[in-house]
Amino acid sequence: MNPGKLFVFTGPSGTGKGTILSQVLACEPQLRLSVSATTRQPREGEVNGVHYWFMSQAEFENKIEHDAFLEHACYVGNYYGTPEQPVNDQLAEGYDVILEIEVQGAMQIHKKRPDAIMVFVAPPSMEELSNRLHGRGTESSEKVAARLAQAETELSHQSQFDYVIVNDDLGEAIADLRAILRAERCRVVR
Ligand SMILES: Nc1nc2c(ncn2[C@@H]2O[C@H](COP(=O)(O)OP(=O)(O)O)[C@@H](O)[C@H]2O)c(=O)[nH]1
Ligand SMILES: Nc1ncnc2c1ncn2[C@@H]1O[C@H](COP(=O)(O)OP(=O)(O)O)[C@@H](O)[C@H]1O
Repeated sequence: MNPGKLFVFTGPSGTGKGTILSQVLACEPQLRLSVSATTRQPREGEVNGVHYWFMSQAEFENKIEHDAFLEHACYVGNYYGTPEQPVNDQLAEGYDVILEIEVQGAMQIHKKRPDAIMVFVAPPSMEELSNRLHGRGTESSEKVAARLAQAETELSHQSQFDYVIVNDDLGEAIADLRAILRAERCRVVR
């Protein structure tokens, strides 16, 4: 059996990564989402082991010491990281795996796994990004401001990615990601 392909899906907080992915995952049975670990507090409705593995800072740092993460980063005051073993297991089983992560982690993957396919999701404008983050209502105004500041830095990295999807019309963005998956599955490895 051929191993699956590794996809990295990055973009500023509030740009629509989760919204796009939930719809794409529902119609792509060969694609698996990696469940990240984080030290941030769970939001209402978030389930441990489904949305994230929620853990304390001490637990997270212990896992860093034991080299349990494929990548990890500090983002707006919290740790986020990709547990390595489940990703390797699913790839070996032939599934494609997608990591929904921020830019610092994406760059670590690019170095460590140069064959990973790098996809960046950009908002149509900073104004629309701000509207989406405020509209989602999951963070305080202060935290939204910190995420928007981080977004400026993240947007400056988009030229380092293989693909950029502008999430203006949601249906188009979903079709774009599915087209990328489809094309990459047909790519000839030389
Ligand atoms: N480096 C890294 N970033 C992650 C990981 N999991 C999630 N993130 C990113 O961390 C940022 C904050 O995530 P979160 O607090 O859930 O906010 P949201 O993505 O805007 O809903 C987002 O850009 C996520 O894509 C991970 O395992 N590693
Ligand atoms: N194309 C779109 N047009 C308008 N609103 C969108 C679009 N895509 C996502 N949203 C909304 O923007 C907010 C942030 O989306 P989300 O998927 O949580 O972003 P991310 O996972 O990148 O942080 C959500 O309220 C979502 O419903």
